[in-house]
Amino acid sequence: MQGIGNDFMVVDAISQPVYLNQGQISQLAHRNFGIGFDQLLMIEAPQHPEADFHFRIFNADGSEAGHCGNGARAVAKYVRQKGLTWKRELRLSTNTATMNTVMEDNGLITINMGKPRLEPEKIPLRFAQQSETYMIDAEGIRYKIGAVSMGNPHCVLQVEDIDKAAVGKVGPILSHHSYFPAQANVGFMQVVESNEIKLRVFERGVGETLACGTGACAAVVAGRLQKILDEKVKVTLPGGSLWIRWAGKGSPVYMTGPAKVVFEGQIDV
Ligand SMILES: N[C@H](CCC[C@H](N)C(=O)O)C(=O)O
Repeated sequence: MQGIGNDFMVVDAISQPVYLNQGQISQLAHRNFGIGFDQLLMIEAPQHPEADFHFRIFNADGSEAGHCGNGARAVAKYVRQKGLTWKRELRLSTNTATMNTVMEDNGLITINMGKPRLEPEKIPLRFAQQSETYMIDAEGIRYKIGAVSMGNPHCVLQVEDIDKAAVGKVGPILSHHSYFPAQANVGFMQVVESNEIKLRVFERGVGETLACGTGACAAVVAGRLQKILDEKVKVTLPGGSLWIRWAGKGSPVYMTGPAKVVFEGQIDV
C-alpha cells in the first residue's frame, strides 16, 4: 500500500501467525533484493477493549517505531477492504498512540492523531526546558529547530527553498544528534503561506521518503508554536498533499489524506 508515496507492506497478523525478525524485515524492505517498502505495518488484535485494531510499525532498517500517520490511513483502509470490519469509524492503537479514523465520502481518511507531546522528556530531547524552538550545534553549524512527538520523535527546521534543502546531508546529522537519544525524523519545512507549507522528511530508520504523516503533523505543530502557521494547513510533500488541522496546545492534531492498495500477494520467509 501507499499513502502519497510513503509505501508499506501491510500484514494481517490476526488471521495468521507472523514471525519476522529485524534481519528478515530489512531484507524484505530492500528495493531490489526484497519486496521494497518504507515501513512494514503488522496488524494485530486490539490490546485494550476500546480499540478495534492494534498495529506495529517497523522501518526499512528493521527498527520498530511508535507511530506512522500515512500507515494509519493504510491500516484503516486495509481492514475494511479485507473484510476484517465494516465500520467507517475505527479506533486504532500503536505502541505509543491511539487514534480515531473516519473514512470520508470522498475516499480520503481523516485521523485524530491525538495531542502532540512537547515536553523534552516525552519527545525525547535532551533539553531541560520546553521551548517553541531549540538551538542545536552540529558540525560547526547552529540549527534553530522545533521538536515535537506525535508518538515518535520529530525535529523540524525551516528552510527558504525546499528544493535546495540539503536533506541528504543535514537529515542524518540531526537525526542521529546526541540531543535525540532515540534519534529523530527530520522535517525540512518551507512556509509558502500561513495556511500552506512544503515539506521534505528524512525519516528515522529509512532515509528521505516521499511523504511522512506524523512529520506533516509535527511540522504544523512546530510552525503554529512559532506563530507562523494557521490552524488549517495544506502540507505538500514530494509524494502529494495532506491536510492538517491543529487548534493549539491541549488540542489533538487532525490529518486527512489518501491510502491506496498497490498489490496483494503471499510471501514465504
Ligand atoms: N520513520 C518513523 C516511522 C514512520 C513514520 C512515517 N512514515 C509516517 O507516515 O508518520 C519513525 O521511525 O518514527
